[in-house]
Amino acid sequence: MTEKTTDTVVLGKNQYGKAENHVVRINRDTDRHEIRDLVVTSQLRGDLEEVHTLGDNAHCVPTDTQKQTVFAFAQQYGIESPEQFLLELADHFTGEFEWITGGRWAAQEYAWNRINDHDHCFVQHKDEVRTAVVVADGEERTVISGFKDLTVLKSTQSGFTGYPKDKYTVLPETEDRIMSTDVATRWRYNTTDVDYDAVYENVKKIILTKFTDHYSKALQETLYLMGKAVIEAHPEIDEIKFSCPNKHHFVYDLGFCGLENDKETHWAADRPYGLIEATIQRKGAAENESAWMGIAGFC
Ligand SMILES: O=c1[nH]c(=O)c2[nH]c(=O)[nH]c2[nH]1
Repeated sequence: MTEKTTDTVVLGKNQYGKAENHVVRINRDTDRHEIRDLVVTSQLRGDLEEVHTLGDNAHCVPTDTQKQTVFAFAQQYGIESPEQFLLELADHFTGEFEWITGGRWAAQEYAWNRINDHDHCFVQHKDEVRTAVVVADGEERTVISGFKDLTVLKSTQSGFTGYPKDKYTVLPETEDRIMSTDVATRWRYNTTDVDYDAVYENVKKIILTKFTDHYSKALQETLYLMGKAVIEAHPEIDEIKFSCPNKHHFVYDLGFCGLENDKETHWAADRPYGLIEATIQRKGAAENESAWMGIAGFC
């Protein structure tokens, strides 16, 4: 039999659940169907000490039950938004099992567009993948929304100059280069009273518009301007993070065959790439580091 306490170890942080439940919910209330396509991960936290230290599963809500609940909730309540769906799961598990005091629910959403405005035929929208995380701790709920893989490029109005040079520096300064990145971003709300779909669309619009509206001195500056614009436009958002590759495009030297190349033909080098990460916060707003735990790839 497993010993509960030992002289050598204690059980630290833990959570558990079912990862990546892929649920596609069709709303068939009218002939014009609606589709929501989510990959949902559910993880529970709470008094799980004896599950680990004694092998006593009395508190171990099976991961299979968590999966079943995800599908049952999709059917019973529909999916209004990823965030709303995750909040419902958080309330359910913390309400149903008194020793479950919190948890983490995460989703990726794959969007579908109508084909020629068709009522029930769709084509997958590949622009970006939407993300959502709900962290529950007692009564507290923290919602972090975002997206990844939104690839953008500007073919001019970007440069990189004024950087320090040492004996290893070979990069030439430029005031006219391609700038391209795959935007990955996550933003933290300071409330759950949010129209998540509407804010999502607006944040994406602000980020895309900011990408276009200035001469960029570095990807760092552009990310900062994007984040600042989002925080200024959305009082319900306290913090936004970016993790963005600088997808280098090098003007290809075609001198070998006597061709001029005035920044027309580029080598899109896929690696290595610059990796630029930044957090932009509302001045004076409370931090919430624990809500970000488990969100990989952001600083
Ligand atoms: O926008 C940029 N930021 C950098 O930090 C950097 N470093 C580099 O080599 N090129 C660039 N471009």
